Amino acid sequence: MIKLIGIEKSFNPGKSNELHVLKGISTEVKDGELVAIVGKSGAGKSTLLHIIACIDSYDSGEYYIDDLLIKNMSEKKLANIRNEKIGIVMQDFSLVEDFTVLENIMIPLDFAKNKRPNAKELAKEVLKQVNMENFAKEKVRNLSGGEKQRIAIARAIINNPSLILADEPTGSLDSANTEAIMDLFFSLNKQGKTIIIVTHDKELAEKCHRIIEISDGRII
Ligand SMILES: Nc1ncnc2c1ncn2[C@@H]1O[C@H](COP(=O)(O)OP(=O)(O)OP(=O)(O)O)[C@@H](O)[C@H]1O
Repeated sequence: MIKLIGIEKSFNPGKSNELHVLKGISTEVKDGELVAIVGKSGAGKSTLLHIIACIDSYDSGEYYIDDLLIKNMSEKKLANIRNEKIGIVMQDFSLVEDFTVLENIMIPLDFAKNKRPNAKELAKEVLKQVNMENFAKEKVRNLSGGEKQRIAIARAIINNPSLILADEPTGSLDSANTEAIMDLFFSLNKQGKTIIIVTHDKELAEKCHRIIEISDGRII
């Protein structure tokens, strides 16, 4: 479960261009929930997701993952938490274009504390889950957007995280690919993963269990 209590975040604090982006965000997401975060451009959705992902810090409030307070932690500790508990999928895929599909998927395994002897087998297994088993040796740069997003999802789940976070994962995809990627998220959710998706797509948000709407840094 994740729990946010009164989360505040400003960029450029104390400067003339200070921007108070999150103004007291409090919510809980239970294990196994599928939640959409929606709101206008600039509302603070990505900022909130980055805090949940332990990529960005917050100024005040409290953020817990499974009763662990994520506050004032070293970058090393945060990296470990990300690696063990969280899978992240971005709109622009964030893949290494010159690496093969298999090499991309195996990147998180290199950072994992417990090295797996069967890394390649595991990567192939995960590729199967996203219906991309025939693309293992292909360079990522040769793939379509929909295929790249499948690979990004495969990379996000290879360490078997309980929490999957996605920032506009279908933002650059056509409607057929959007549906396929969403089906993949629904199936991961049915397997028990907690999933939080930032999206502009109303139709997609309505298929989630719950919608959190952010407006001007607050949940409405
Ligand atoms: N690193 C940063 N430094 C300064 N300002 C930032 C930074 N990151 C985001 N902002 C600003 O904070 C505000 C909220 O940004 P955020 O990306 O969270 O919005 P969003 O709701 O995700 O918008 P969008 O839907 O357009 O992606 C915006 O005005 C943005 O310009």
